[in-house]
Amino acid sequence: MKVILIDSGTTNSRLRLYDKTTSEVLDTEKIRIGVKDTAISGSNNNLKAQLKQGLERLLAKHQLTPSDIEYIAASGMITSNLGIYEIPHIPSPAGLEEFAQFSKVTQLEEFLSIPCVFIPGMKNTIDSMDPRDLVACINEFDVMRGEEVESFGLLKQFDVNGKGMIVLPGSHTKFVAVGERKDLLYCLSTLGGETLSALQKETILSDSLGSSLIKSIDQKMLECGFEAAKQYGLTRSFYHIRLLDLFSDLDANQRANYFAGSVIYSDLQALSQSEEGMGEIEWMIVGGSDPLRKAFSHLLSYMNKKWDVMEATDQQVEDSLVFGASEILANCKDLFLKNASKGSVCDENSQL
Ligand SMILES: Nc1ncnc2c1ncn2[C@@H]1O[C@H](COP(=O)(O)OP(=O)(O)OP(=O)(O)O)[C@@H](O)[C@H]1O
Ligand SMILES: O=C(O)C(=O)C[C@@H](O)[C@H](O)CO
Repeated sequence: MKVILIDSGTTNSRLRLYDKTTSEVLDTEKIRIGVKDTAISGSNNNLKAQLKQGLERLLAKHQLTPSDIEYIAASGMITSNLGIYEIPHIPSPAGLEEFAQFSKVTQLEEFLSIPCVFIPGMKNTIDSMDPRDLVACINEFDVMRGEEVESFGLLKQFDVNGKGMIVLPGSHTKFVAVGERKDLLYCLSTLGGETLSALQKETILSDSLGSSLIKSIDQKMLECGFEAAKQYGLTRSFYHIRLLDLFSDLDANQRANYFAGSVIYSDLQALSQSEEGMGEIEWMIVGGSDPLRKAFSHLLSYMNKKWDVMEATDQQVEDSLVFGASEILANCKDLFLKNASKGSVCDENSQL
């Protein structure tokens, strides 16, 4: 039997056709659409239409009909107010059981009426706050949708013990704190990826940065950008990129590395403020998309030589979505039983 996994983020969506019998991803459809489109246009119509078309393409390519798909499992920003089916975040700390317990099953026309399990995101639980002055404690708040699946999928592939941190660069950089029992303690997000992309597209830096930003990692330039942001501040370090274009013989790739280094400095500064609350970090796993994955891995080690930084491979990142969804769905038995009237979604012992 086949299932489809949908991971729909801020900028991109990925639809994976998965064969439960062979535990194989048969095909992946990447669509350049995410909830950023809803945020900018004010409507989710385009997101709905493109996901539906992607689903139809995937089925047609493999000569399948909707009835050949046992169910869809969807995670990410698709469950947000900007997505397709909103479900509330669950509060931290949360483990596999909590994510499973609050997953929702429904059938939507845009998903060809295939039963769909929507996996919730997580929000930080705030220990103490003054409701009259939320601004003063806003830094304690945070949310994620999608990265919980990736985190559980990475945890399945790395043999780690004790408390640690999962670092997931993407449109938003996400730091996910993990407890000794492998539950997710809290998260911390920045607008890192979207900052790189918006400045490259919408400012004078377009002239000094290639449209594809980093083509290959230049560790020295990452470190220079990192140090520049630390010493002169983020916006001045951004202006350096124009100055480097005008006055140095660095190429566009070197300037792009400098640029990413300065944004990553700012992300890691946010992390170092939060890290105190978590006590000793015993390990770090860096996932997310490349080349930011490599850039973060390098700068995390550069910033603190004591950190045990493990960089996931492309395959581990790819597998993390399947493993993560599988781990959560394996805990979803009650949910499936409750929805049995809508058709069996999952048999008793199956993974995914
Ligand atoms: N070659 C590159 N050099 C530097 N930064 C890059 C490069 N490619 C992508 N990025 C940055 O990484 C971020 C995430 O990239 P990508 O397009 O892979 O998103 P994603 O992880 O699929 O996003 P999401 O899941 O949040 O929708 C982008 O916001 C972009 O700014
Ligand atoms: O949960 C939300 O509403 C978010 O905005 C979280 C967002 O940062 C995603 O985690 C990005 O993948």
